[in-house]
Amino acid sequence: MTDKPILVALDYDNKNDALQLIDQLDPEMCRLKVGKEMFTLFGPQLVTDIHNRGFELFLDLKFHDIPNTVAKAVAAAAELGVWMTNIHATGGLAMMEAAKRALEPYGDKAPLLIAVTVLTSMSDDELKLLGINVPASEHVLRLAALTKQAGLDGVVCSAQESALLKAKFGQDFKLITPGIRPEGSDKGDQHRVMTPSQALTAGSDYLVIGRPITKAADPLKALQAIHQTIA
Ligand SMILES: O=C(O)c1cc(=O)[nH]c(=O)n1[C@@H]1O[C@H](COP(=O)(O)O)[C@@H](O)[C@H]1O
Repeated sequence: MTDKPILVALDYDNKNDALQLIDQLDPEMCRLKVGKEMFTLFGPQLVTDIHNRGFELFLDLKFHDIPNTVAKAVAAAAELGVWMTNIHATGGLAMMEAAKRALEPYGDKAPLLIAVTVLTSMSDDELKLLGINVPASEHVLRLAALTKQAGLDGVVCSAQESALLKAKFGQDFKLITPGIRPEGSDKGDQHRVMTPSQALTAGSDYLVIGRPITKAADPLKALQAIHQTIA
């Protein structure tokens, strides 16, 4: 199992609430994820605040634009010193290659660069509405192959695809899986879900977990309980 597989998704509209949770957490137990809501509200200062507390950070801004724009955005993420960042695989091969090239000057200080395949909130029926008439797993496989070809470090997918992707692309190709729901917890807007232990058994390297922790009456207890199920 990957060292520290849990990535806590900090989806808060209030910085103090987020910092209050962070201050109860141990950087030895988890890494943190900041996404579009918090980065739009609080900007790079939040990244600095989190780094100053000793946590590694996944900056989840899912860039999707022309190659030049995405390359510059990814380099800006690298300047912030984040541990991982992501782009959309549907931006295409040239976009992903440009993003990868933009990180070359950062050497071993470059963040891990990950491509989102099919969002975990999407079902096969929703894909059909986009004109994609294959099961989600097949589309994920296609986009993951393109991601591998572009030389990225791995993909965001659902844990339901982890076994397939690990078998196909090998141990070094990292699988980051949101849509993680401990037994009995509310799915919310997620469709392709798995429990933490099922996800790790299936081959996920990192588990992105938000509401099951952040919306729990006692978030620290919820994180510890999840940790115990995978220890
Ligand atoms: O890139 C992501 O992190 C991501 C990709 C994806 O396909 N699905 C997905 O839910 N996410 C993120 O993972 C987190 C999941 O949060 P919860 O559903 O609250 O556990 C959110 O911050 C999403 O933005």
